[in-house]
Amino acid sequence: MSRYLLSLDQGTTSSRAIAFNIDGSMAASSQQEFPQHFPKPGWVEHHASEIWQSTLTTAQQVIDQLGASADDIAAIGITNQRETTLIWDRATGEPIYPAIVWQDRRTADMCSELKQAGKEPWLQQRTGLLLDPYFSATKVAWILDHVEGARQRAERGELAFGTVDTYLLWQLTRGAVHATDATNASRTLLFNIHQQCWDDELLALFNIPASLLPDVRNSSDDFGSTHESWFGRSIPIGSVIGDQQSALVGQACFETGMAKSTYGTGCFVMMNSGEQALHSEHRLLTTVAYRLNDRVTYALEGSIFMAGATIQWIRDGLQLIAKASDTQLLAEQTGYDNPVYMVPAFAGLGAPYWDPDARGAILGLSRDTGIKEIVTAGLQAVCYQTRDLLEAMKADGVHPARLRVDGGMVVNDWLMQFLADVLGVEIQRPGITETTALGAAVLAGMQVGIYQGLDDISQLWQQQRSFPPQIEVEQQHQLYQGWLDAVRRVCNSQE
Ligand SMILES: Nc1ncnc2c1ncn2[C@@H]1O[C@H](COP(=O)(O)OP(=O)(O)O)[C@@H](O)[C@H]1O
Ligand SMILES: O=P(O)(O)OC[C@H](O)CO
Repeated sequence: MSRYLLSLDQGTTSSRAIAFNIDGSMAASSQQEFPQHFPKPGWVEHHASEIWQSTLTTAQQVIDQLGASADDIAAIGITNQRETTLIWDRATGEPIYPAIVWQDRRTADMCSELKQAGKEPWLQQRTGLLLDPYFSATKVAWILDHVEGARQRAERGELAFGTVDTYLLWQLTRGAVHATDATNASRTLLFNIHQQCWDDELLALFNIPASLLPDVRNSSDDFGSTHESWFGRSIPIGSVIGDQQSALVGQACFETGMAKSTYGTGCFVMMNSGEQALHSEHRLLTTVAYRLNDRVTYALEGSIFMAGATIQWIRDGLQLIAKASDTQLLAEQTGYDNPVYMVPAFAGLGAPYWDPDARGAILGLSRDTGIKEIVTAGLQAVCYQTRDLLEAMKADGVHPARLRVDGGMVVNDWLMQFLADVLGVEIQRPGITETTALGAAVLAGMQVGIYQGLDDISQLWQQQRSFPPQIEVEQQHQLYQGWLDAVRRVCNSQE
């Protein structure tokens, strides 16, 4: 009998494969970083072969570590960095251009022109997204316009488009399956989230031929099987889901109002809004949380570009600390009354400001300022930005009562307590913080009948520690006002 579920978690900087036992505990894992390519300022590319090879290698290593064979894997789930765009030749599987990564800003002018033409409200209404280079549509258009002959080949039906999940499915099945799920489709700017289909008028706006597009399935569905050449035997692929949505599932946020926040390189807050696609008036994104048995659950999402990346910059750029975990002791020594504020707008500010031209700043420096105040300000900035997102949610009429957290930063207890205090909501840290990988694994398990439904998955979630808010509202207000003042000074176009 098959004992494991294998999750392939293809992220922005590394590929991870994690095998889970049926009770949701981790059985084995393997991770491999791969190169980032920056051919021009503001451009970020990945090589498809490096995405694929790191995924395949880590999957094979996990199966080896378990001393298992393909027969022991009940199903595979795929979860992935979203929006990153690939186009390949259907006959050979060869990409016609490197993957354009979600962080890539090369299509900023195209987005500004469409914005000036007044297209954003219309696009937001259909897709839940905003006009930003972050999403796939303008990246697809760019490839078709810049790779010689690409548009003609696309029109002849010779090319296929996919986000990373779709490309991995194509590779794993050796071209037998060209599909994605509704969560990944909902990040392209081409998918109507209300009607759950590719939208002809959006395709026309971006001048993208429909022949490029993958079939859109449920997040837990039949995605074919791996070709037997990869793991010795074929293994069913039972789920595909974008990584932030997968973390929402891994955190068992299945009820309306439940929310998770992932603190890795960036930070992504996502709140389940049930069957209602909430329209945000405050520049949050409306997105598909998951689609099961053709029933859609929606979410509201806000993203912060620099979370752990700020700590990396403090460590590698400023060289103020030797390792990320040093931040905790320094913050304990500084305490909450830190006059220094850091606004880590290195690449502009994300939600709810969406100011691509804002640049970073450290404010409130005096002769007394030392390393510990600057480091603490870096940690605090992550929490203040989370508060910005929760404020935007509140202004949209919803507010989570508590937040489930995951990602590499959440091991920092000081950070978690400060987060609870600045937000005024309880922070819940689960036993398994690899919730992104877990989400895809359990959805694959549902597809092959290991779990009967979401209730079974909820049972797997366990709290490791809770951080209730402990400071007075007045102090909370004071701290946050200092942040808002700092942001005002770096923003060019605040609402
Ligand atoms: N103890 C810590 N305190 C603060 N930040 C930390 C700590 N440990 C790791 N980090 C940060 O967490 C990030 C790694 O988280 P991870 O979830 O692995 O990121 P990703 O999946 O985006 O690569 C790094 O940016 C690192 O700076
Ligand atoms: O790969 P991550 O974890 O940085 O996540 C990337 C997001 O999916 C981008 O939207």
